[in-house]
Amino acid sequence: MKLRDLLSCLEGAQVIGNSDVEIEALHYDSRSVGPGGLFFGLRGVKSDGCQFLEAAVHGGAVAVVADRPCAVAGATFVQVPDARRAMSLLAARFYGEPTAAIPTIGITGTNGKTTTSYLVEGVLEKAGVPAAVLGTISYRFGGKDIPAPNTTPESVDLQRTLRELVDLGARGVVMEVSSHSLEQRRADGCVFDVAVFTNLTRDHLDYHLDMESYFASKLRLFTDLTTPDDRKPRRRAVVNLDDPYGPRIKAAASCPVLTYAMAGEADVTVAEVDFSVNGISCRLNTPRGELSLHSDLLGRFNLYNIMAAVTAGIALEFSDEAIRAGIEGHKKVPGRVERVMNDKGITVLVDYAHTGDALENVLATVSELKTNRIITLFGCGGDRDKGKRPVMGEIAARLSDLAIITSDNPRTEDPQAILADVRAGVAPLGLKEYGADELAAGFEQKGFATIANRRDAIRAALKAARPGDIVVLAGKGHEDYQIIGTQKHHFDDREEAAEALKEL
Ligand SMILES: CC(=O)N[C@H]1[C@@H](OP(=O)(O)OP(=O)(O)OC[C@H]2O[C@@H](n3ccc(=O)[nH]c3=O)[C@H](O)[C@@H]2O)O[C@H](CO)[C@@H](O)[C@@H]1O[C@H](C)C(=O)N[C@@H](C)C(=O)N[C@H](CCC(=O)O)C(=O)O
Ligand SMILES: Nc1ncnc2c1ncn2[C@@H]1O[C@H](COP(=O)(O)OP(=O)(O)OP(=O)(O)O)[C@@H](O)[C@H]1O
Ligand SMILES: N[C@H](CCC[C@H](N)C(=O)O)C(=O)O
Ligand SMILES: [Mg+2]
Repeated sequence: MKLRDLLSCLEGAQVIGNSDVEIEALHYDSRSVGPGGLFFGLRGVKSDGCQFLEAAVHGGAVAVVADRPCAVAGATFVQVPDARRAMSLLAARFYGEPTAAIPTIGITGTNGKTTTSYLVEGVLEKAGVPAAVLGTISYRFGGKDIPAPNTTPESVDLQRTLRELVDLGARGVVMEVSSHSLEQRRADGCVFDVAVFTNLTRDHLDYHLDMESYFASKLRLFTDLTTPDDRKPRRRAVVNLDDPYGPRIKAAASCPVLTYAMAGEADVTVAEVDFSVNGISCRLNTPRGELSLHSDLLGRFNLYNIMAAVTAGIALEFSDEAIRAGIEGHKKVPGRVERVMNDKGITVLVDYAHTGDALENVLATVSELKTNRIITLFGCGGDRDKGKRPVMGEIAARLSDLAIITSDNPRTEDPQAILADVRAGVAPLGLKEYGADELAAGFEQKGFATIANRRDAIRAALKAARPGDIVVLAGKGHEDYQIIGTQKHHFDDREEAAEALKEL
């Protein structure tokens, strides 16, 4: 495609040089540029992409884009108001606007995005709309399952992947839209039909710095990305009004809003609900009347995810039957309250709770189901929000009979320093501290232990368990790796637990 044609979808672009050059591919990393490349110089956290314009031209770039004047020889220079947003819009155009003509649902919020995306996928499928799903677990459609380095990929990768999945037959898109991606305009080229808000609680403050900025990033999905658009005339936002930030999103949204709530007034509310070990049975009030359904998902927080998916289904004007069947028959979400089967009488659950709110929710749910004691193993990721560490420590210790503090993905931080941050939240509870060896003989009194090596910690947790106990392995869920330093090693809580159970 010629640069001139590509740029016609952008406002405010100033071109210095030849705009008839043929663009073969879009790039945001100079190290991967090839002949015919269009390179975007992006300001990053670690470096400034504009430093690499020359390197990009050397690699074959015929044009470069930046949001400030830059000197560059040997290529056309395009100055735009916002390089990241320009990249998103141009990527969408380059790949033929994959989301413009098919139902596209974006889901944001601190917790519940992945789970809700699987539920919405189920609803779309039963409504006759086979959908691609992009998020934390993978980017997938039909038999194609592409590993996901990020929950929401960079715009060029996002639009290329969407094109590939639509070409494979996807007729709808369900995607998680992370706060990082909203801040970095990765999804600005997507044309959403429905934007869903699950909730907002503390996470990622290493990046967003405070809750207001974190909220402002999330809000973009309901303002900048859902302004009136002829291609999506029935555009809707779906908002959880029980969350303190829900009313603010409703007030600011650029499109009509459908709401859901368990506690207060909303378009979708709960008439009756039963939570049990077998899941959730509920009767919901909707603008179209009552809707009854059963789900094998556990816990109150999952009723929120179900309500989000039901409300999205209503926003898309799908039938009650499609909504019910889609939610009842959704694909299993890997690593979300996933059971590790065994013959020892111990309920072993692997879960992705890696925020205070998620951990509190999952442990509250488990407490309602428990027949005996709760053992919780968890850690906190390195190079991520440090403030959540003591909070998670306090929650795990308070809501468990035994909390085992261990490593998550330490990344480039000292694992011992992360453990110390977590312990700072546990110390004020004045609980008994167990050594690893001591635990092998079991434990009687409520307490905690610190075992840095996650494999050893999982073994200690299972050794300490008695029949009837519930062991929650939190934080890594579906992850099949552990990142220590800059190395990614194979590590899967589900496999580790299965091995450890065999050794008992
Ligand atoms: C903090 C963050 O979001 N970082 C993202 C950001 O990287 P960065 O700002 O550090 O980039 P940088 O290294 O400073 O470089 C700036 C620019 O120069 C370019 N460059 C750099 C070096 C060079 O030689 N040549 C060159 O062209 C880089 O490609 C980049 O375009 O831009 C990169 C390119 O888009 C992303 O891959 C990277 O995501 C990293 C891998 C990451 O870990 N992100 C996480 C925190 C993230 O995005 N998480 C969210 C939320 C997860 C959740 O659901 O909770 C997600 O969506 O996954
Ligand atoms: N609606 C919810 N409210 C609070 N906690 C939830 C909710 N849904 C799920 N959780 C908890 O949060 C964990 C992560 O859930 P899920 O993967 O669906 O969220 P996510 O928003 O996609 O997370 P991430 O941002 O890490 O991708 C679950 O394992 C569970 O413990
Ligand atoms: N997408 C989230 C996942 C965190 C998962 C947890 N295992 C960790 O590594 O902190 C993040 O990048 O913050
Ligand atoms: Mg997710």
